[in-house]
Amino acid sequence: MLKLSKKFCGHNKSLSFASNVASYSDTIEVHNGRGNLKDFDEIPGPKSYPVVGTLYKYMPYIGDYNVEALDKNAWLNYRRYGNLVREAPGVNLLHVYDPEDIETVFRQDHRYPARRSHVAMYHYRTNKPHVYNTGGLLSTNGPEWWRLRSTFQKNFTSPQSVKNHIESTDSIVTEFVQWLKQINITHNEDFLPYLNRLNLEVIGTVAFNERFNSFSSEEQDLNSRSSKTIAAAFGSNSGIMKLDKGFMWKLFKTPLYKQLADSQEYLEKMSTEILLERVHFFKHADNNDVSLLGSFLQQPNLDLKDVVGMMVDILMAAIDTTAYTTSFALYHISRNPEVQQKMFDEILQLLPTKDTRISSEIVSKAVYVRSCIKESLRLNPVSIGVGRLTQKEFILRDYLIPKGTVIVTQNMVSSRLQQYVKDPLEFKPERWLRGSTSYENIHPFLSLPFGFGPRSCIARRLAEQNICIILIRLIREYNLKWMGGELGVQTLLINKPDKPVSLSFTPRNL
Ligand code: HEM
Repeated sequence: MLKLSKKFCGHNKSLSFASNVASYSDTIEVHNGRGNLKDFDEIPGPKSYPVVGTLYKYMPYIGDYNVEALDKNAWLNYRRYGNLVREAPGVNLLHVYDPEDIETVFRQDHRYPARRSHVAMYHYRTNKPHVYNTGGLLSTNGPEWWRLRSTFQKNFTSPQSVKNHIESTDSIVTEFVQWLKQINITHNEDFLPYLNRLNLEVIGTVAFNERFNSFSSEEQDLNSRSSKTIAAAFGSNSGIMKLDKGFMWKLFKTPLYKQLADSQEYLEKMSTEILLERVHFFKHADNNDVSLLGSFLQQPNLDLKDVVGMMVDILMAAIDTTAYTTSFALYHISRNPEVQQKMFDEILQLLPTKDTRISSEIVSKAVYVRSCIKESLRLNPVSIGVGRLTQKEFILRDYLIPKGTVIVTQNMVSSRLQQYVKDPLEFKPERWLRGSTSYENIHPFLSLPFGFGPRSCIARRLAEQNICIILIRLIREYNLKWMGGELGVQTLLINKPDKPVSLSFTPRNL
């Protein structure tokens, strides 16, 4: 039996349960249909010790968890402890697996949904008030987050403004395919760095109206602007999670903190250069500039420090996510010849000749291509799940979850469980196609590759559109075959392919 705090006890006279969500109550002692309400510490999970909590599980030689294999830790946790798993690596952490429970978590979301992540980056930016106003959209919580989100989001999310980028994206992807033909790309090269360059080029144009020319031989050099930008985006992202778990960086500049700071510094310097040139240029008002930056700058009273923060966030959030997602999609498609053939059949109808331009109509008619992306994101989401920091206590199953708990919804593991999906490890895009005999009514909270609610990915439409265009162009040009080993993930905040992306490219004659 658990005594509820006054704050939890709300306005209703009785306690009622809708599925596993409790409503507020005046009652101090709470029961539910399955027995007494239990305390957070009673949730099953690895043993926690004073001071270190469960951090020892991640320590080399002592622990059996690996911070770069969070998917495997999550699977182990699920097998050992079940649907809800508690951890205490310095904070109260709860892993949630069942889609019904995941839905319950998101239904609690506050007006300003919060995440606990990018803690060291927040520290870095808020200690540089001459460059940044805030920690940026990725790391800021509360009303300040909403001020940024509401300022920037309309340019990202309105369907028309996203469609405005189809033409330029298609031109860049076409150029990319020509380049691949020219260099005669083979399976001996890891395709991921190529996809990084492509996505830098696409996001540079879409977001900043800036070409990096990253396919040129000069820009292949490690000291070029393209190479340094790609490295700095990765250098920022790859340390975030380890820094979130650690605390030594608060005492002195650890090598990982230095890597983060150097990477941020490069991205902010480069973004500031682009911005200053554009602000100057903007005096002559370029009405043809449909880039995100162009639309930001048309907003009255916009603070340039907010814009720099947003530009750095875009570079961090766009390049690796899109390149990794495309890599995994190509992995699945190239290992499933029947799927690839169906894709090609659809693409051939939409692009009868290789030089047909991709339009918004073609993107919307590419239904099978889009179901391949959805299916690939089910198996290989960029993030193992979605994080939330609870802002009030609430009831989940039999437990009272305190305010300030870090929740991680384990969508990647759950999306691979038999009880939620048929033949879960098979790549079957048809399961998403209404009207197909293989259509499955999958729980809407099982696969959430872009998160959920007002804090979900600000660029979802744009990212899906870009990947769709890339797949259409690649499959129109080449028959792809997977030449590498089984592809797993290295969990570095986002899930990176753990092996080279090795594809053979056979040109199509049609
Ligand atoms: C396949 C590509 C992508 C995937 C799978 C992806 C996924 C995600 C996820 C899971 C979140 C957290 C959502 C939540 O907490 O509910 C997120 C947030 C975010 N994403 Fe993406 N993303 C992708 C591409 C992009 C791109 C291209 C950009 C920028 C142009 C971007 C910018 C952001 C930003 C700024 C946030 C933070 C939003 C906020 O906190 O309000 N993402 N993304």
